[in-house]
Amino acid sequence: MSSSLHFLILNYGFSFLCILIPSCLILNIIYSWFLYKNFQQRAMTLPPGPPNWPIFGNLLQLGQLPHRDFAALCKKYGPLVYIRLGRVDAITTNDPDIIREILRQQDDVFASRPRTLAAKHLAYGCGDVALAPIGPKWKRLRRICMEHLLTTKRLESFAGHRADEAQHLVRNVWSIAQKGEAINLREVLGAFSMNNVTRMLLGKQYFGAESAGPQEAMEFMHITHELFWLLGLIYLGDYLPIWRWVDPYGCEKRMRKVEKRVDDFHAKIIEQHRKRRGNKGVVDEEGEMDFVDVLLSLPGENGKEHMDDVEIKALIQDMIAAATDTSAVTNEWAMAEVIKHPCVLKKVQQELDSVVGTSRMVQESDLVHLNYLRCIVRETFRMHPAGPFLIPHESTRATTINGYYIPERTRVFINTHGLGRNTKIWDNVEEFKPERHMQPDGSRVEISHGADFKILPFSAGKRKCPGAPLGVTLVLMALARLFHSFDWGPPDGLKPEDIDTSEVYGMTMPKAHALIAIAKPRLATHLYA
Ligand code: HEM
Repeated sequence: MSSSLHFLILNYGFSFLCILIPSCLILNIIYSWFLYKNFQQRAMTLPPGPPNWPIFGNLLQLGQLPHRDFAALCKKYGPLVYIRLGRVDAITTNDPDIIREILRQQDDVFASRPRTLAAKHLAYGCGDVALAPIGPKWKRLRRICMEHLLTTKRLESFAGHRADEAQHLVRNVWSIAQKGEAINLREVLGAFSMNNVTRMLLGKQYFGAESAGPQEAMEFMHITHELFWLLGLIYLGDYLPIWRWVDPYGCEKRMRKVEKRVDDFHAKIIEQHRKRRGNKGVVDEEGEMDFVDVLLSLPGENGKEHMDDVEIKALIQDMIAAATDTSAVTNEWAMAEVIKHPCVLKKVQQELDSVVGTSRMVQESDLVHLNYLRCIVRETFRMHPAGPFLIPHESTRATTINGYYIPERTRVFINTHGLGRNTKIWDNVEEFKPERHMQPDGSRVEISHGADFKILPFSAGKRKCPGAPLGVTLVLMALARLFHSFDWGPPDGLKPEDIDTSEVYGMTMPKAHALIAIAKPRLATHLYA
């Protein structure tokens, strides 16, 4: 071997060692860091919680009313509880300080959503706003909601429709009462919410004189009910992958079936709107534009002329699901509690008679002055929040709360039902007492927010409900009209205290049984017609 070759080998060998040794050192440091981190994480304790079984975790400990089971766990283990649902880490809380930590201080960590099977099948592959994980797509669609659909100006443009629907609700109840029949409040309040939403969204009324046609209305009702039911389900396949192979109740099959029907329905709506725009040319911005018209007029992503149909369908779906059931369920609960407490009914009627009088119907502009009614709604949200777990959130990375380790992708069940019945923050939790919300200085009672996090009907932080002002108006308006226009009592043979207030679990938490009541008109006849 020549000396120059020898030199070359030595030289390369030396360079090789120069690279190898620092690389090994760096790898060693990284490896040690990972080991240390891992050790540190494992050494950090998870929040306290019940012992769990292999494979199932705590799933077998949950009954028909998981919000009550979770509240019982908080009572036993403290304000922040860790549970394992199959293979999924989860936490639950009913404590205002922990909730503030999750939704305000650590909003960035906890603002995502789990990709459940229902969200994949029924929300266009999580391509909507409400069920989408946090990311640029969610941000874009949420901005569209805030800047184009739910603006004050847009909502004001539907005030006339809302007034029509309020009158339609009163007339509907009045005509049933005239026949001497009891009122099924679930039906009439459901129709009120649905009509308000579909007129704003699709430009159609589904129930009543101007109804879009009984067959279409029935189809629409059927699909939305099925959709709500499936979205509210705690589906075991999300927690135990093996369950999906068996799917003994055929839930996933049902999801796929509903997915297809809903998609066909939305496609038809978009088609009808395109045709209408085609006939008239572009819909006049100043004229009547429903939400579908607005969405069809917006540009798409990456310089595309229009939004994708899938995005439009996902948004239509969100608005229907988020707006109808929430307000209808809240109204039915409020009616049930007030009929159960005749002194509350009397007091709210006195307020209505003094603010509105008895010679005209309530208008939207009256609602800010009806403080006792606002207390009734706030008390209803305390006892019967429309979203008992909000819509479950998910953490995007590992973090700590109160020194406890919370792993990445932990599912978060904020128990608003438990929060409203937490004896550490409320007295006489089972008593319906609107007066507790009255401000000492008589100032306006706020419904949609509270800095103390003791009531959270519309949530807080990045995921808070963008439809809260509309939701509050729909609830206050229906209740104001019904209390002002009628005296209410339970059906014959029942006493007010017999009114049942048990609930069933769902994405929104309805009364277990539809509320049936007797209405007696209390205003002059010409006001109803
Ligand atoms: C009484 C009526 C209503 C109640 C009680 C209510 C309540 C809620 C709650 C609890 C959430 C979940 C927040 C979270 O997960 O942190 C939510 C989300 C949402 N709500 Fe409402 N809501 C109502 C009406 C409406 C209306 C009228 C609309 C629209 C027309 C609407 C649109 C939405 C949307 C799009 C979301 C998803 C937000 C997101 O994930 O970024 N809601 N609502």
